[in-house]
Parts: sequence; C-alpha cells; structure tokens
Amino acid sequence: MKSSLVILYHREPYDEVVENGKIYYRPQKSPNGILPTLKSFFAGVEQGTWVAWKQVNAKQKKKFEEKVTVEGEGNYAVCRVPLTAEQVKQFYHITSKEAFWPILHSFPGHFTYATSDWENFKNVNRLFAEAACREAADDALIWVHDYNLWMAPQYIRELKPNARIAFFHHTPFPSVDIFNILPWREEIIGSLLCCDVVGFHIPRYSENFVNVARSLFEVEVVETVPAAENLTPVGIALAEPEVTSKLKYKGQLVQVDPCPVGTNPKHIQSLLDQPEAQTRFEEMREELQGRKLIIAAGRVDYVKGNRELLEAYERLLERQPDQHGKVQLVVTCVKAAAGMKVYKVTQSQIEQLVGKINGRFARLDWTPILLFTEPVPFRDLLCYYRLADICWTTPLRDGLNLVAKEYVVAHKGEGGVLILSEFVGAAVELPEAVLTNPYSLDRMDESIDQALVMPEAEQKKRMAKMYKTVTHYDVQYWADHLINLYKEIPSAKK
Ligand SMILES: Nc1ncnc2c1ncn2[C@@H]1O[C@H](COP(=O)(O)OP(=O)(O)O[C@H]2O[C@H](CO)[C@@H](O)[C@H](O)[C@H]2O)[C@@H](O)[C@H]1O
Ligand SMILES: O=P(O)(O)OC[C@H](O)CO
Repeated sequence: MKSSLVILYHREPYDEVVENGKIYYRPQKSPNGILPTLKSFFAGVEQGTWVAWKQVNAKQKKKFEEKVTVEGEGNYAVCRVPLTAEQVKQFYHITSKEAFWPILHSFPGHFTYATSDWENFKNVNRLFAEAACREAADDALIWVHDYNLWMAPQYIRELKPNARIAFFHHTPFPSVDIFNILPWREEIIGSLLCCDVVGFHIPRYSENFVNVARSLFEVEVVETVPAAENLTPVGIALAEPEVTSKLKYKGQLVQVDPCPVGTNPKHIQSLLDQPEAQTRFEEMREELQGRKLIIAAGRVDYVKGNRELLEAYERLLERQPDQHGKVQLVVTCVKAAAGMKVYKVTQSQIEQLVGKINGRFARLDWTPILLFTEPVPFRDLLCYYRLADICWTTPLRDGLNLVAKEYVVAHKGEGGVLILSEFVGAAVELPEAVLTNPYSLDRMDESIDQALVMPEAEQKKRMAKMYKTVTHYDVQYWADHLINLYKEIPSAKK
C-alpha cells in the first residue's frame, strides 16, 4: 500500500540496538527535538512512510532490509536509504555540520568549504527523493525536513511533477548576506522554490528566505500579510511585523509559512503523572536539600551558548557569595552524534569550564554545577523541569528551542522563571519570559539576578500567560495548520 504521508528526515526515528544477535528498535535517546514531533504526525494517517539513512557496509548491504515497521509506533514504516560510512561522513558530519550549520546559525567564521563534497550531498538527497517517490501515493503529502535534505524537493519535482511537496526548516534561516556565503546558494534556493509550502518557525526566518530568493532570482511576490497575532511583531531581536506569504517562480506558487513547532502538553503531563515520575521527583527534591534548582538543558553545540551561560554563573557566584550553597545548577549537555570533531571541541570546553568553576567554589557539602553528559531519559528530564525554580536557556542562535516550552508545560503555569535568549525562535512567542542577550555580559547578569529574586506572584502571572500560549499553540495546532495549508494547494496538483 502506498503512503498518504511521506516524511523525509535524515535520522531514523528510533535507536537500533543489537542484543544477543537480535535487533531491537528503542525510543531514541539523543537530545533531538525533531524526532518526537514528527512521529506524532503519523497518528492520524492510515499509512505513512518515514525516509531516513542507515549506514551499512558491503557485507550488511547484501541482506539489507530496506523497510522496517516498528511495533507500537503508529501506522508507518521506515524506509532506510543505505549509505556507506564515507557517504554519511561527507553528507552529515562534514557538509551539513561544517558548512551549512554555521551559516544557518550566523557563525560564518566557522564555515568550512574545502572539505565539503557537494556532489555527494546531492547524490544522497537524490536517493532520498527516489525512495520518497516510490513510497508516495499520487495524492500524498511529501514533507521534507531540515537543511540536510535541501536538494530533495527538486529531485522529487523532477520525478513526480504533480507531487505536493512541503519543506520545514527546524533551524534558523539567516539573513541574505550570511546565506549567500554558501557557494551552492542558487541550487539550494532553486530546489526550495520547487515546493508548494516552505515552512519556518518565525516570520524573521521566512522573510530572510524571501530576501535570499529575491536576491538570486526574479521571483514574484504574490502576497504580503501581517505576522500572526501570537508572534511579537516589534521590539525584540527576532521580531518581524510583516511576512511575504506567497511567492511565484517559474509557474510554481510557493507558500512561505512561519509557524513555530509546538510541544505535546498532554504527553508531557501524562509522563509527569506516572507514579514512577512522582517517585523520581520526590527523590530529586530530597537530593536538592532545599536549594534553588537552575536547569540548563540542551545539546552540545557552540550555537547553544553553554559557555556564555557557565561564565554568567561564575560571575554570579563571584558577585553574590551569599548564594553559595543555596543554588544548584544542573547542566545536561549531550552530543547529538558520536565522532564529530565540532562536538568534541565544544564538549571538552564545557567540561573544562565546569571543572574550573567547581574547583573555585565547591565545598564538601556543595558542588555548584552538576554536569550530565549522557542522555537523560525524557521522563527524568521533565522531573528536573518541574522541580527547577529557573530554566536558563541562552543559545546564541536556535531555530525555536523546545526546552523552553517543555519547561513551561511541566510547571503547569504555576510559577518558576524562564530565562530565554532573544535569539531563539521561541522568544517571539514567549515575551513573558525574562528575555536576555547572551552576547551581553550585563544583560546576562541582570537576567539571572532578576530571576533569583522574582516574587512568586510575578512568576505565576508570567507563567500563566506562557502556559496558555504553549498549550494552545501545541504540536497538534502546528499539524492542523500545515494540513490546512496543504488543502489550499491548487487542485490541478491533486
Ligand atoms: N540531556 C538530555 N537528554 C535527553 N534529551 C534532552 C537532553 N537535553 C535536552 N533534551 C531534549 O532534546 C530536545 C531538544 O530540542 P531543541 O528544540 O532544544 O533542540 P534541537 O537542536 O535538537 O532541535 C532542532 O529542532 C527543534 C524543533 O524544530 C528546534 O526547536 C531547534 O531550534 C532545532 O535546532 C528537547 O526535547 C529536550 O527536552
Ligand atoms: O544533528 P542532528 O541532525 O541530529 O540535528 C540537530 C538539529 O536537530 C537539526 O535541526
């Protein structure tokens, strides 16, 4: 049976583990915010397919099982594109992470060109497109996710001219003068302009995309509308009052759509309500011994601002000796994948800094920072969020940042303080957070000071508003929004 929904995301939606020679598919452990979001989409379809890569060697390829169905995971199969170790290294570790990632996050200084293999990147994208077209029913929605598959829309359009293609960017999309550093910019934007819908978290990113497209090609602007009312239009770093919602290029109408991903509040709540979670929560509370808990959770990445956060904490301990022994910073900092140079360097910087700060301030009865470098089970992470007086989230850049939203949901709008970088997409949705600028030492110091003394009534007032936002604009809202857009695609395509 062909699929009515085909999702292309480069990672498989589970961890594959071999025990006693048998393969088991387990919920993924990595701190990746995209996998659970996308999985929830298959709940409403009769048959779906997820296309991902799988590294295989020559021996494994002989009896390679291309399609896998995971029991209990909804109505979808996983179609694996077999890649060699070298293809994975070039496509993911090097071209995606060393060339595209720094540009997307506005770190042009980290951009490396020489090692990238553009032809390999295109070949891998072509394999994804071919697999998607094999799996898709004629009226299927083919939904491509993230920059790793930038070239897939063009190949899908070539193979299936009437396909309905949507693309969503989970990362930021940078301004035109940064994006255009990419030497492959025309091909990438040309491919995205083959889509019916190109989605981003917030209007700033979609406007950046439109400006890039207009700088490279003669695209027609068909419609411009005010930004959605739940997104701050002016006054903060990533605010944008207006969006270009429709473009036309070579006869293709492209809907450019900013809509931030949501969390799944019901799932979060049900995990927190489990007896095991309650037991774990009580244990954690006891271990905390009445200290204020500050949680900082995320992946190891130079864009996530871990260094800036740790240095701000060090300055806090210098500035306010009375906080010694009264605050506990927990940093969960996990690498997204093994073997990448870029993560190794960042991780060792974080470990050194934590060691230095603990070395300076630790006492027999108090370690100022607890650093977890192994993935924390999601239920335990939620218990930390629930228990934390402050969630300190200060990326230098981040597409959205799900941690911020999960923290708000875990607190049910009942107090706690969210400190949030202005340079993450979620800041545009959550102006009631204590917004901060991780590039400014003063702003970082002011925001942690403000959070530590914020009266309970003010905490509750801010959190109640944020809770209303994150529970209304949840992952279901995001899904329904896309489905509605999809229905608007001209009927000639259907
Ligand atoms: N130590 C740990 N162990 C286990 N899990 C952990 C963990 N630390 C964090 N997590 C979990 O991992 C997820 C991380 O999500 P994020 O949105 O922060 O980032 P990510 O960069 O993966 O996602 C990309 O996609 C999302 C969704 O579009 C965008 O918000 C983001 O900007 C973009 O980079 C969260 O669900 C969090 O709870
Ligand atoms: O390194 P990846 O591919 O797991 O992805 C990290 C981010 O989630 C991409 O947006």
